[in-house]
Amino acid sequence: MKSRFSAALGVTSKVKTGVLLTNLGSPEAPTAPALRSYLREFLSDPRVVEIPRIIWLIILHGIILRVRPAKSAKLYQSIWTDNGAPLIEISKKQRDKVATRLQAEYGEDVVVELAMRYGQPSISSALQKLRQQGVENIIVLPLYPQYASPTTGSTFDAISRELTQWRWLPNIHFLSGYHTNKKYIAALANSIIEHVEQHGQPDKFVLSYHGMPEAFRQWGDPYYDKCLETTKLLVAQVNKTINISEECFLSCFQSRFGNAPWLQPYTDEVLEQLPQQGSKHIAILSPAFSADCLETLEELICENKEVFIEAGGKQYHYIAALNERDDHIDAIVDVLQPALNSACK
Ligand SMILES: C=CC1=C(C)c2cc3[nH]c(cc4nc(cc5[nH]c(cc1n2)c(C)c5CCC(=O)O)C(CCC(=O)O)=C4C)c(C)c3C=C
Ligand SMILES: [Fe+2]
Ligand SMILES: [Fe+2]
Repeated sequence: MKSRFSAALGVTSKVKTGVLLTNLGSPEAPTAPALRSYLREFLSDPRVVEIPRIIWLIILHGIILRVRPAKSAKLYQSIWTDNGAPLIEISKKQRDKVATRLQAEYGEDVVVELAMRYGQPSISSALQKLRQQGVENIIVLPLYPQYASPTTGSTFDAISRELTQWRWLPNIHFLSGYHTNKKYIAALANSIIEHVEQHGQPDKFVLSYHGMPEAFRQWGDPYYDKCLETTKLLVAQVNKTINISEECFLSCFQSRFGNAPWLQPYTDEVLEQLPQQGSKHIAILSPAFSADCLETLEELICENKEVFIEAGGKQYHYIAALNERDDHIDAIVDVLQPALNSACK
């Protein structure tokens, strides 16, 4: 039977539920012009930078967009692959694997699309693709495990903005985070345990979450607390398999931007201090990133390694983001399942 949407649009598909996976997005190319356009969109988002609009726009257009694109383009060049930006490439693999799993379980009634908050594929184009397929339900899952206003909140804004253009709205289910999901925690723990089996146990596991201005936390953003909750559950989960004391896990925050205080402790400062405190062998991972990106492949693997080694560190290992690991796909499917079950019943 055709859905009301497919009938109205004159399409023949029987598809009824669309899953929209989203992430942050990357520039189109590792060049200064592409970076300028990407950073303009990103840093103009009032959820990302919350300083008085007029002052910020003067700083952004007068200083940042003149200086930062060339600097960031160099960083992107160092991680760019033949297939483009790693974040986009990995996100496509995640989308394909999730689609295969959901179609095996729910049949052709479920389709999966991918969108990026900034850049391509855009949220607007992905939602329109879902509409053309006649979906009656849309489940949106931003792939940020820990809710934050600049990421998840901003994705909600972009979805809502596109939908203001639609006359006939589908049912929308927006999933705003999954930082305690058992399968997500299990997948992170598996990645740590596999690392220990291959490389031995480090003195410390450094859990480096993406940072944000400290003021956001004071104004009520729950991201910081959610990160620490993920750490707590992860430590408990790892300890079901290998006995590692809680003190061996440190949570910290990376990617500071601008001069205002950000969430602390800062990853680079932690790495600078660890060797002096006797921890010369560490493994670092970033539980807030569902896919490897500039912030892990360049900042954690290159920049921060240098900081640690220059401070006297000896062994620095990066544990990859969950990317398209099967247990990560299990977690994503698990997060989607309640919404899918109610949409597809
Ligand atoms: C300026 C403020 C920023 C806030 C607040 C912020 C929060 C935030 N970001 C992520 C995830 C990612 N950020 C990435 C890159 C990136 N982030 C900022 C700034 C803020 N982020 C900038 C300027 C950049 C661009 C890179 C650069 O020029 O240095 C990425 C990587 C994208 C990629 O293409 O690989 C991710 C992912 C989270 C989770 C978060 C808040 C919790
Ligand atoms: Fe960021
Ligand atoms: Fe960075």
